Amino acid sequence: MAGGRGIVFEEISKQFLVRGSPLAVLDKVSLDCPPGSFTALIGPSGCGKSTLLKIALGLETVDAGSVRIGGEPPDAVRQRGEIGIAFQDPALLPWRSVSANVALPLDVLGGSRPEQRARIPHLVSLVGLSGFETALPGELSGGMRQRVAIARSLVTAPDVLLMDEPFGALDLILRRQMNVELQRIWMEQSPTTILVTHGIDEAVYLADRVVVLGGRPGVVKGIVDIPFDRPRPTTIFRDPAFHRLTDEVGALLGGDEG
Ligand SMILES: Nc1ncnc2c1ncn2[C@@H]1O[C@H](COP(=O)(O)OP(=O)(O)OP(=O)(O)O)[C@@H](O)[C@H]1O
Repeated sequence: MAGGRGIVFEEISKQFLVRGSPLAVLDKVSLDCPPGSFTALIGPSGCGKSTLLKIALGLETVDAGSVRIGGEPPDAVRQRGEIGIAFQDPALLPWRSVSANVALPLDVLGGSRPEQRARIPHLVSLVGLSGFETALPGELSGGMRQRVAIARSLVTAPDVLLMDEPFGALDLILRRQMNVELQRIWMEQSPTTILVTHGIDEAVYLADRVVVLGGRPGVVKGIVDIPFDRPRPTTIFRDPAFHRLTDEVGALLGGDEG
């Protein structure tokens, strides 16, 4: 199951053509995400974080370099439903119940195995939504909708989980609750995870290491290893060792992020 495949970015360079002029977005970005690891990607707006994630999904081409997931091109892995995806906009279908939204990737892929469908009640409970299986998205709060999106991203039991600011639209209290829940869910499934975030606390709390991207075009400015055992208690947010690490990430960001 999960945790079996790593993600390797090798010297990725990417530019876009913006109104006829080239815009260099990533410059020789290399990153090795070992199987079952949790990487947080942080950096100022526009440094190419989302672009790197789209490249890992096979949704964006590269000008130079390569990305491999367990040695394969990402397209093939994505098309088999082996990458879980959660973005800032939960993008639920309003006419489908919670359970039916969680099941969506299985319906899209077709030919899903019965044991995958059998996991849906467990996933709904894992994200704390037991009792809401038949509720429609319009009847849920923003945090609950985001939890449905997280459950949906896990329904294929993916080896790889790619998340782009999944809690960006939530207030700080809810966001912290979601961080705790994500840690619990991640510990159960341990997919190789990349989380794009603007939150230094969130990055240090959740990840094995925080990769700081910066510059235009974006390059890896530095990597901060996070040595804490899991599960990490929420009291860690007040721990001096935690603050030393957030300061280290902040210094690499050069005061660009908060
Ligand atoms: N399809 C596209 N066509 C042209 N330019 C693009 C395209 N996608 C992204 N860009 C540009 O590439 C740069 C990097 O964008 P990207 O979304 O990867 O940044 P980001 O680090 O994720 O930013 P943010 O933190 O604000 O989400 C930006 O200048 C953006 O305008």
